[in-house]
Amino acid sequence: MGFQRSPSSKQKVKPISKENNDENGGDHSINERTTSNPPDSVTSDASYNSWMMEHPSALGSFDKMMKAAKEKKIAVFLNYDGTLSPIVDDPDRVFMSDEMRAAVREVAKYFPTAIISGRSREKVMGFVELCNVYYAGSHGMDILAPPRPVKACEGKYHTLVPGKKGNEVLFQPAKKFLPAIQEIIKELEEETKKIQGARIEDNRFCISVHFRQVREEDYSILQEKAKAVLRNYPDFDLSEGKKVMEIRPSIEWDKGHALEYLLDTLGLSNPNDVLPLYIGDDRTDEDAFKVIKGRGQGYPIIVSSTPKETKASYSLNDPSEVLTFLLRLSRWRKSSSSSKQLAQIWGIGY
Ligand SMILES: O=P(O)(O)OC[C@H]1O[C@H](O[C@H]2O[C@H](CO)[C@@H](O)[C@H](O)[C@H]2O)[C@H](O)[C@@H](O)[C@@H]1O
Repeated sequence: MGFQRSPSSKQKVKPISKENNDENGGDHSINERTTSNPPDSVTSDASYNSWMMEHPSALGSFDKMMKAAKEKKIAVFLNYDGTLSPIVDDPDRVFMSDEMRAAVREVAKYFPTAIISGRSREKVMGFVELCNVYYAGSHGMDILAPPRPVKACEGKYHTLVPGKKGNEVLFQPAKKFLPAIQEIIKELEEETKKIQGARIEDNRFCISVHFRQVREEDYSILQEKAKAVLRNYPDFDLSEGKKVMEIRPSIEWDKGHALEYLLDTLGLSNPNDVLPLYIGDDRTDEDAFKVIKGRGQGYPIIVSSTPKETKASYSLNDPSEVLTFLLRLSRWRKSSSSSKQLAQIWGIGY
């Protein structure tokens, strides 16, 4: 049994234009909002305000959120790019600030914490450099987690590896696609080498085709080239992120499945008892927001400074607000019970 993605859940890629590919997934940037003509700015301020009513600030709602969490276990899931680090031009020069790293380390002392990213697991581990968090790379297709009883259908995707806290399990449901992924990367590099600024990123079980540094008039050429390469690889899907096209094996596995998998392996699958808190900024994070919504308990939080279609219940403006939120979260836990008690509850000894 595999994880074949149903055709209906495949995402369609619209032609790339500035409008559907800016930082905020197609909405006006904050600068456009503040510098546009009065009527436009009034309209967009009004739409921002009404969006904020539907997705209130997680900082403003913090006390209310934590009141509901008092008797529950919180598990924290964090996306990387655009959440723990700001979006920058060069995808290889994305660094997490020391302050952010310290805040995540502190949160992970009190709550089981995982980073879920579209990057390769190794790369995101290299950026985050923390050993008290779990990592899921390649949009959740590469998870390093504690071992758990394996369901028969999943057995073939597991590899037992020695870890710092004993054995850990690598869960990699897209392993069989690795040779094809390498072929696609080669073809994409060849086909796009003449497009100035285009960049192919190997994310191990998926591929990113970046166009942040491509001239706008070349966007559609790049998109056509990527689509043409993929015509020979029907088992792969193309979707859009922030000035990036993401190519993934078409299996039924995304960040939402990764969140469920991690909750399960951490013994936190009971929705009545556990509140998953997921902070993310991109379209692929919506799969995790959807899972949390489906559980009926938990906090899906979107990072966005402009209104956008989302399943998240709360919002944070940018990574600096994420930092403030994480600091408040660990401070809240520290003040509500002693760390020693919590370490005993979670069986963690940091
Ligand atoms: O799931 P994520 O951790 O959010 O990864 C999604 C993509 O993030 C990276 O690209 C984005 O950030 C870059 C650096 O700020 C930026 O240059 C790029 O335009 C953004 O799309 C990463 O490089 C991609 O591989 C991930 O798919």
